[in-house]
Amino acid sequence: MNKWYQLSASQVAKKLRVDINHGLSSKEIDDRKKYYGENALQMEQQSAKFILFLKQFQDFMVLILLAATLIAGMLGEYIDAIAIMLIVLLNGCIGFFQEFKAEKSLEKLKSLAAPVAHVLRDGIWVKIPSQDVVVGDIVKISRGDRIPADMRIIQSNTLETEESPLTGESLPVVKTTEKIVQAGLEAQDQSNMGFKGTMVTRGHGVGIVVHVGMHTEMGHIASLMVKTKRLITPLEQRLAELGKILILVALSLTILVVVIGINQGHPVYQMFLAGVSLAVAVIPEGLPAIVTVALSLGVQRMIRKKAIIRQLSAVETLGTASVICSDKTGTMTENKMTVKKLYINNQFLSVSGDGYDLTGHFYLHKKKLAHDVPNLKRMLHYGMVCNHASLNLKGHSTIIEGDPTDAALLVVARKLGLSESDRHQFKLIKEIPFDSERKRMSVVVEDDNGMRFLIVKGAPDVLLPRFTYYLTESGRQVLTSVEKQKIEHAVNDMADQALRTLAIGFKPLQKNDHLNNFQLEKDLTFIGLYGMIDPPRKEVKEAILACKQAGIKTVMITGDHVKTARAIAKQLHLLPEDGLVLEGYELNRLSFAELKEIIDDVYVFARVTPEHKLKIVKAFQEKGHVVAMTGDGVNDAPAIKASNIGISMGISGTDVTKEASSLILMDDNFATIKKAIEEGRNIYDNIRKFVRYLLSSNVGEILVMLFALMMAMPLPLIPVQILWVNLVTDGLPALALGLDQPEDNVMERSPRNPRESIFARGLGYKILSRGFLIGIVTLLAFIIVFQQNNAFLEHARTVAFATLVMAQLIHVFDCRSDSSVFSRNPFENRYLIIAVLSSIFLLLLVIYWAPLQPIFQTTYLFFHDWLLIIGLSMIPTIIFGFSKK
Ligand SMILES: Nc1ncnc2c1ncn2[C@@H]1O[C@H](COP(=O)(O)OP(=O)(O)OP(=O)(O)O)[C@@H](O)[C@H]1O
Ligand SMILES: [Ca+2]
Repeated sequence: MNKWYQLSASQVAKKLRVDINHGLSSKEIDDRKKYYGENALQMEQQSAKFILFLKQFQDFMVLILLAATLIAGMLGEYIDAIAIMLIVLLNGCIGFFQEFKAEKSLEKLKSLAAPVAHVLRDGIWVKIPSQDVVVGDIVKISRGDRIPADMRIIQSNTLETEESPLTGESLPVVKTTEKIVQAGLEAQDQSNMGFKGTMVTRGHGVGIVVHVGMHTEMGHIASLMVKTKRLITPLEQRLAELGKILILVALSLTILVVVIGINQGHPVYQMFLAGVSLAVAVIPEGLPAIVTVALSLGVQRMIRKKAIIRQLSAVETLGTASVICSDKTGTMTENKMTVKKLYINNQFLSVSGDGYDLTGHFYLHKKKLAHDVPNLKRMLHYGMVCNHASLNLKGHSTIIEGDPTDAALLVVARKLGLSESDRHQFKLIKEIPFDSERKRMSVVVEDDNGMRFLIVKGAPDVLLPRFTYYLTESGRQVLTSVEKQKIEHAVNDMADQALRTLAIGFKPLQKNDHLNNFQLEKDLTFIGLYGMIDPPRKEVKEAILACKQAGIKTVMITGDHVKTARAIAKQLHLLPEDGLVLEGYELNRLSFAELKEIIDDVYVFARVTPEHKLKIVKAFQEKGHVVAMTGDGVNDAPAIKASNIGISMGISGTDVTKEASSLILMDDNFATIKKAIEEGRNIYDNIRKFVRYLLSSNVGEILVMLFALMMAMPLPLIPVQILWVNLVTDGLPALALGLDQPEDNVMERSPRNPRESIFARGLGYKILSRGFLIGIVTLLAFIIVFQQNNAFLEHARTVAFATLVMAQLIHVFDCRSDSSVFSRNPFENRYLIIAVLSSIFLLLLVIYWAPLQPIFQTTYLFFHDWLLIIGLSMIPTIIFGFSKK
């Protein structure tokens, strides 16, 4: 049997029952998927729910508790043992529920960030998740793509791939379409095959999928690969370190309490259990889980705002961003190009019509053209031929496929009456594709008489030195420097009007001329200029202003002409009066030190190539900035990687830039960056909120026990009560704080210092001072009741227990803001209301439900008890709630 590479394209198509020009029909997809399997590499085993549940119990703190249960059981203290087991179990359930939710949302994230494939189905090119590609699919691949499945290449336009994931060889491999006779070739020698997971480094092409998923070459080695684990974010790491310190504190405190207690004649077993409970009180065991939940739910909110986080750590970094370097075209503008002006025969023509609408007219000096202008038809015709886009009519609107700049040229040609058949009048011999370094595109074509010629279009300032002739109404002339200046003037004129400019030219070739790139694109004949508008996106101006208020500078980086860039920057209010605009060639001249010197004053970088971006990122970073950087092309990947927050484009971005990025904009829109930053700041704020809540509660619990012991009083809370507060009633409000709405001023503060500790800006003081008061009021409640009713210790404990819980539940509202408790509407966060009500319910359950009373040693409380409880528990928030400190 022949291998796929030994068959011709049509043999492969026949064998796989697919029409090369029509693709598969959507009806057969499901069957094929069933038959050949999913196009996914099964490297990861989903962790089973049961394992996730068990994982909740491997925690250090939980192990201590289980040990305590065991000891209690052995000593015959069954009630204690049962109570602790109950609490541990409940805590495990809450933890499981949280983590399960977090994992679910992270999974969803993964599927959203998954690469897409460009396939022909039912005769139409569509984008589908790579995972849904099936055997027989006709797939288009181009520069920057990861190839979605193993395929037999049937069309290659200077197609080259880099197959190092497969072969370890990083030199590009040229891909051809002819069948190979030789048998037994290894993957790296099958030059007419494209392999899943390898990257297209040049050109574009089409292939027929022959293997998917685990049956691909990559699938064979995937089974050897290790599972990729989620990286711990820096914040989670710092919290883990904090946790270790707290364990030490817990152990010392426990020993202290136990020693004091035994000294004062408390029973050893009771002191042992009190020590364990206090240790649990000190360790904020809920914290890591809640951080994960807050991060993952925040990430979900971002998805709703069209921002996909690829690395969880970006959530944190987003809040620290101080500079956003953004592309212009497509990110700040709509990337909906319409040719509005033409420059031809030393004259400007204007063109009517909006967007990609195919109707429009040509005007000379405001008068509609009655007859053809010399060279116009030729120019627009060539613009169609040297072009890589296509137009599809859908009802009354035109859908474009490919580069919008190219599409605009097709549209303007249609307005002159040129048709699709005119476009294919010539035979395509060779194409040198457009890229951001070359800033031009060329094709070599042959007409019916066998005459060959070259058509070039690209950035005018790049092409101008390559023009030696130009077309006038009376034919071809030598382009003198005076004439060159006229063209330059015309370019500046259009660019000042925020038009994007493109020059077009040609060159006749001899049949035996070498088609070497370097030789080809010179001694060209200039035909004319296109000027097209690309309107700024509506939301962008406002987003730039909002960023500015948030202390974040927006910088435009574009491959476009400096004047066009400046004009758009002005429209967007991005460029202040004294702001600088730098061009690519100036960047080349400046040393790194010189660039650093001025970079804080630069707002626009124009005519840059992707290599410049890296220099720009580094310069900003050395100035102490945290840089967010966007990019869409393959060569943007290094700069994206080097930036603190790499941002790629969901629609126009290549797979390679997406892989390098930590944030994907689903809508390619600059305004989405602003929303992501806002959300990033909010998530960090929320983490601070529940850190404050949990730790201040813990401080209160320890202090009440410590003070009572030092005053030689009975313990105000019994161990299971402390455990209950810690593991059950604290958890829900903390979680709800993780879901809190942003404060009004999130985008009015300057970016947070990335090195700042989580306790910065007064949080540490707040935790201690509030915790202290919570401890004091709890102790007071205990003392007051105990004095009145000396004989009934359990009653005093129950009042203290209720006061502790209520003081925390009131304080939780104060945790929502760094300023006064009244700065926010307490009912805004409905999760918090639900959480507080649930915690109150759990408290009442323990107090009033008879079966639980012996376990928690609680007694019924009366109206006057509640008056005392409520009064005392409001004190901490009344004293501190008004102040900012
Ligand atoms: N399809 C194309 N064919 C030929 N030349 C093009 C094409 N697209 C753009 N150009 C020219 O190349 C220049 C640079 O384009 P490039 O795509 O690198 O940057 P950009 O899209 O203008 O800006 P940004 O970097 O903000 O996305 C354009 O100003 C235009 O003159
Ligand atoms: Ca705790």
